[in-house]
Formats: sequence, structure tokens, C-alpha cells
Amino acid sequence: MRFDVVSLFPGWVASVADWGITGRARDRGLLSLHGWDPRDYTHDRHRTVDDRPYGGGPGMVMKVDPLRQAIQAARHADPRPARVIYLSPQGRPLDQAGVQRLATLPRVILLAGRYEGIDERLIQLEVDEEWSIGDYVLSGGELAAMVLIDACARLLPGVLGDALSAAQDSFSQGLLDCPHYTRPEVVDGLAVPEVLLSGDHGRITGWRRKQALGRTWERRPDLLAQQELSEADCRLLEEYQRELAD
Ligand SMILES: Nc1nonc1C(=O)N1CCN(Cc2ccccn2)CC1
Repeated sequence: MRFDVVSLFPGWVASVADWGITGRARDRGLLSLHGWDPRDYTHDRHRTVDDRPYGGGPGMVMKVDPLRQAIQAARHADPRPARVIYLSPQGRPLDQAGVQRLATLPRVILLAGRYEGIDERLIQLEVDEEWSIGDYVLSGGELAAMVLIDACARLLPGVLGDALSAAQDSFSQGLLDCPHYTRPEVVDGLAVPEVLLSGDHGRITGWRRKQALGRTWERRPDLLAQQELSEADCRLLEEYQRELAD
């Protein structure tokens, strides 16, 4: 999957592919990342990319032309059609379902805005989708772009090993994750649940599913409401709720 990022700080976003899972994915050619700086498409001495807002008010707005030229340059850098995605608080909240869809695209052009925003006409002329990574205000779209790249990269074939990928699947089934433990067995008097030491993989799988269901019920009932629970899941959740009441 190819990611082109239009940003005043292209090197910052590109750094997401310098480390860890995304770094290895890039080294293995499973993803590529290309930065485009709108300042390179300005023609005045000050390399102006922003200007004062019409109608007055605080802050500056990013101008259409440098952004548009950077997007066009990104489009032409690869023959495949690209969807242009703008990261902003006005976008659709990004969730795993949205990431799963985006990760099927051959390439995306991510627009990371700064200042108070970008001229609305650029959005009308060039942007296909607007996404938000959460209801809070960042200083720019770069971190949001890096979040989207990381979340998509994990879903690309071959990026995660089979085991981790399976774990990813269970989580992306819309439930919260179960608790995890590793050595030592006791920390400040807190012991690892004995089921995890039993070696009984059927019991362990059931316990983990029960914990995922129970934690989702407790912490994110909105997510649970979206799930079609099997008979077995309902029984596990009832068991969790009973144990909680005891
Ligand atoms: N939350 C988020 N999820 O994606 N991006 C964000 C986010 O906070 N930001 C900060 C403001 N930037 C510039 C901006 C300002 C106003 C309107 C549109 N764009 C965009 C990126």
C-alpha cells in the first residue's frame, strides 16, 4: 500500500515508517511512504502557504494553490488512482471498520492540515474523504496521518505474523481485549489468574472470551450493543456478571 502525505512537515510523518512494525513493513516493501511539502509549490519569496481568513477572525487558513499542486504532484507520482483523505476534527470518526476499508486501497493521499484549517474550496475540489481520529484538537493533521498509517499497516497481508494477526482479528471483532499477564506470577501480592497457568487451552480461550465480553460490557456498552452475541457468548457474559456481583 502506498501512502502519500501532503504536509508542511513531511519528514515527521515519514518517521512513522522508521520504527517497529511499520518500519519492517516498509523494509519488506509491504508499504511505501512519500512526503509532499506544499511550500515546494509556492512561487513567492516567502514561500507563502497560508493567509488571513476572509471574514476576519484569529489564525490563518491554508491556501488552495500550494496544497492543490502538492496533491496533483502526489497523484502523478503513481499511475494508480488515489483517494484523497483529509484529517480533521470535522471528519468521520475513525474506527476499525473504517481502517479495514482504507487498508484495502492500493494507495491514499493524506492531507495533514495546520493552522485554523484549509480553504473549503480545496476540500470541494480535491478531497474524497474526511476522517477524524477523535474529538479533540491537535496542532495539525500529521499525528492523525501517522495513526491512520499505523492502523492500516497492521492489516496489510504479511505485516503481522499469523499469531499476532489472529489476535488482531479477535480485537477487531468489535470487542475490547482481554487482560494480559507475563512473569513473574505474583506482583505485589497480585497473582496471575490460575486458569492461565492451567495449560488447558479450551478453558483459557473461554476465559479470554469471557473477559473480552465482560470488559466491553463494563467499559464500552455501545460497542457491545453492535455485536450479535452467540448463545455461548451470552452465557459467558452472564457468568462474568455473576462473578462481578459475588
Ligand atoms: N482530531 C483530529 N483528527 O484528525 N485531525 C484532527 C485535528 O485535531 N487536527 C487539528 C486541526 N487541523 C487543521 C484544521 C483545523 C480546523 C479545521 C480543519 N483542519 C487538522 C487536524
